[in-house]
Amino acid sequence: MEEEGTDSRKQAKLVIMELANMISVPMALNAVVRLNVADAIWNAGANTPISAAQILPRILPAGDAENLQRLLRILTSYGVFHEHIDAGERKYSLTDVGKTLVTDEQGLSYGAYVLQHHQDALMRAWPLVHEAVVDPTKEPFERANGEGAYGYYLKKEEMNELMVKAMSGVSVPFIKAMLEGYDGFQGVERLVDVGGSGGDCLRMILQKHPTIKEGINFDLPEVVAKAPPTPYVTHVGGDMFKSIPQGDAIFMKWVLTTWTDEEIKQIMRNCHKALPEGGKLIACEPVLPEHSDESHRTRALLEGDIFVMTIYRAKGKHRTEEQFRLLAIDAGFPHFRAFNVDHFYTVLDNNHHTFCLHPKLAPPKVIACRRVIGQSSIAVALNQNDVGATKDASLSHLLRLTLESLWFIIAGAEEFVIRDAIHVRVVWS
Ligand SMILES: C[S@@+](CC[C@H](N)C(=O)[O-])C[C@H]1O[C@@H](n2cnc3c(N)ncnc32)[C@H](O)[C@@H]1O
Repeated sequence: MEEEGTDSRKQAKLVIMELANMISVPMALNAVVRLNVADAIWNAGANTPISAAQILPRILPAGDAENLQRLLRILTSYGVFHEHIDAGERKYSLTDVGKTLVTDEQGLSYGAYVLQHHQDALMRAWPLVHEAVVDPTKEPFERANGEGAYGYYLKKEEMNELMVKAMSGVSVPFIKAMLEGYDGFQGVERLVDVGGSGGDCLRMILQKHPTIKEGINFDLPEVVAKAPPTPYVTHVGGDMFKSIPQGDAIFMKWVLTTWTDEEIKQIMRNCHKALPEGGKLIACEPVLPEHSDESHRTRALLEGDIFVMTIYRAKGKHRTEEQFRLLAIDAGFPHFRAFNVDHFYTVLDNNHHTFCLHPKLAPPKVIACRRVIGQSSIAVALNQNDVGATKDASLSHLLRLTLESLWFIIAGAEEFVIRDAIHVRVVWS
């Protein structure tokens, strides 16, 4: 062991103190959300810096300004507020992070998500995280509360409402960004949103794509019972583990992650049954990077992974793109593409047609093909913006990265059919 007096040893002791006291950060965040501090600063006048003593009367009839300032200082250190020291007085404005807590014209913000994560029932589970290692058959939430999280929420109206509000607060800005960067809804006329909560995602997708004639918002009966009426959307209650309403595409956001591999396969197989030939499953999920670094993205995703393990399923998890690809292939979706339209969620586009080509696109032309060394398969590059999958998904990925054009890998085929009409003869190069 190094001498106590060395710089690296002093630094190490600081870091462990920081980690041991880290709970102060989310709890301070929870406190300022409960106290509506972000709205108070914003509404005081275009984010002009104000002191804790000036914020206090805007949020409470009476209270302790010094303690409020203590919360603002720690959260300044974590990038939620800017601190401005003016003639010895500390004043605070919102950073871009702090602005995510300001309530918008629809009554939404990330505040509900913060509150949802720190409710009593969830907090009771956290001291039991180690139990997920000892025995993963039961998640810490269930050990602490006697039943699984979704069942528990449904029995408590205020938890159910907060969950729906928290989902809307996070999902509405995500869907806005997704609709700018992903256009996989072309040709869809009936879209089913599985685990669609209050129906926000579907409402926004339908607004952007008026060619979708009908939306089905599918969730647990208790959840859809609270969903507001939405034009062209039918709310349907049910259980995705039993069956899923039919559509020519299925959308789901933040649904697969909370379940085990076997449960995901079951959900995906039920999606497969509900889709016609050529139908598509579009899943938006947090996707883990391969490397464990110190970036905000990696941390947000790894923290979410532990949240899922603690609250939903001890073997529910955030997965890598490769893990999702293999689950999709197993469930009958051999064609898998990932689109990074957001820093937290990735759009996973799964298709079970032999090839996923839009009818309006020009017929594909084989521009190259070759035998893949060591594989009983061939690789075919087409002039279309699409990619196929293979049992050896990493190979497909490799080809995708190394070649300008996108490739299909076809196990043992010499001839294949695209959209049932165009036969492309594959020749060995
Ligand atoms: C994390 S939330 C995501 C909500 C919404 N898709 C979003 O991103 O805003 C997961 C959703 O799955 C729903 N859910 C859980 N179990 C379900 C089941 N067995 N069948 C259908 N929906 C279910 C929950 O009620 C909840 O609305």
